[in-house]
Amino acid sequence: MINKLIEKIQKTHAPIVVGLDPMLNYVPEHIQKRAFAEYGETLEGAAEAIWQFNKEIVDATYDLIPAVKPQVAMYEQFGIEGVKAFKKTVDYCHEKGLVVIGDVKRGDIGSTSEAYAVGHLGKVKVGSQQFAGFDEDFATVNPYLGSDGIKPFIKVCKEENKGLFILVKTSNPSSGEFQDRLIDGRPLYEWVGEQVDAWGKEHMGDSYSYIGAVVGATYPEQGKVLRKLMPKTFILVPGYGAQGGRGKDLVHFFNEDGLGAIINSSRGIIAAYKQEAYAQFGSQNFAEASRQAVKDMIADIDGALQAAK
Ligand SMILES: O=c1ccn([C@@H]2O[C@H](COP(=O)(O)O)[C@@H](O)[C@H]2O)c(=O)[nH]1
Repeated sequence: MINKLIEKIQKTHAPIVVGLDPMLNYVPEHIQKRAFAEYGETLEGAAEAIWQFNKEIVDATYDLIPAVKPQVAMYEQFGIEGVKAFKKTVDYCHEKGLVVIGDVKRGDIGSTSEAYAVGHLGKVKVGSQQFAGFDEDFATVNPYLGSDGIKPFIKVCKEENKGLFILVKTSNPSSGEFQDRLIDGRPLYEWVGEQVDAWGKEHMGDSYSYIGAVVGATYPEQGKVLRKLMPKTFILVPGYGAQGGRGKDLVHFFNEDGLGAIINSSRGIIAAYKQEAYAQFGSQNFAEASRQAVKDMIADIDGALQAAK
């Protein structure tokens, strides 16, 4: 799957991921009204609204991008109906040829991680049958429980040609509280990065490993260090746009081959029509605003990479 992701990045010239994080207040009123008319102001109505919202955004952007990253929390808040909308979104993105990164941030004791891995990336056995549950291509994983929590995911990735992005240095303001703590003189995120690199070397695609890392765009200096520490690791970089990251912050997340990083923006793309810069589109044309925001993000990152050459 890492090979497919790289091929798609090269084909689209867009090292970006659209984050499908649909809060109900991002969904334009006309879509909410239609869904509520059919299902009432219910969890089912909300789930229908976010699904219709996602579908229009995917239809308007899929030809420009290699991948999407649905954030499962945004769906789980609507209970079972929301989870069904998550699955519908994953399947629809696959129909459109997109690589799907499930931002699920799982990780537990070994036996529980195994079930998470099977549910999100693998196939579950039911009698003589086998079924893929959510069937994302990549999942994000929390390494805090150590290798017991990660190895079951790696096993399923190997069997199913899937991939992981393991949290190394997250984009949020308080990420340093634990991740920057020094152990034998080096920050914890470096120890985690080194381990991700070691797992990765044993699980290579053609040029990069299918065991990737998450490093926030909001920490460019740390990104530079981690890039060197994990040369064959693909880095998923959240924090662009709404969290303040810009193209100029991202240059050192890439390798000299122009690859090695994929940048996520969620609110900056899906709720673009609410921003002053895209106000001319209006809420009826929200998906067109998202398309323009994708083009602008690609140009910003490309401009920064060209300027750094
Ligand atoms: O370090 C991390 C890890 C994951 N995320 C997730 O990425 C998106 C960011 O959304 P924006 O609207 O572009 O800020 C969201 O799903 C987070 O859960 C992250 O931000 N930082």
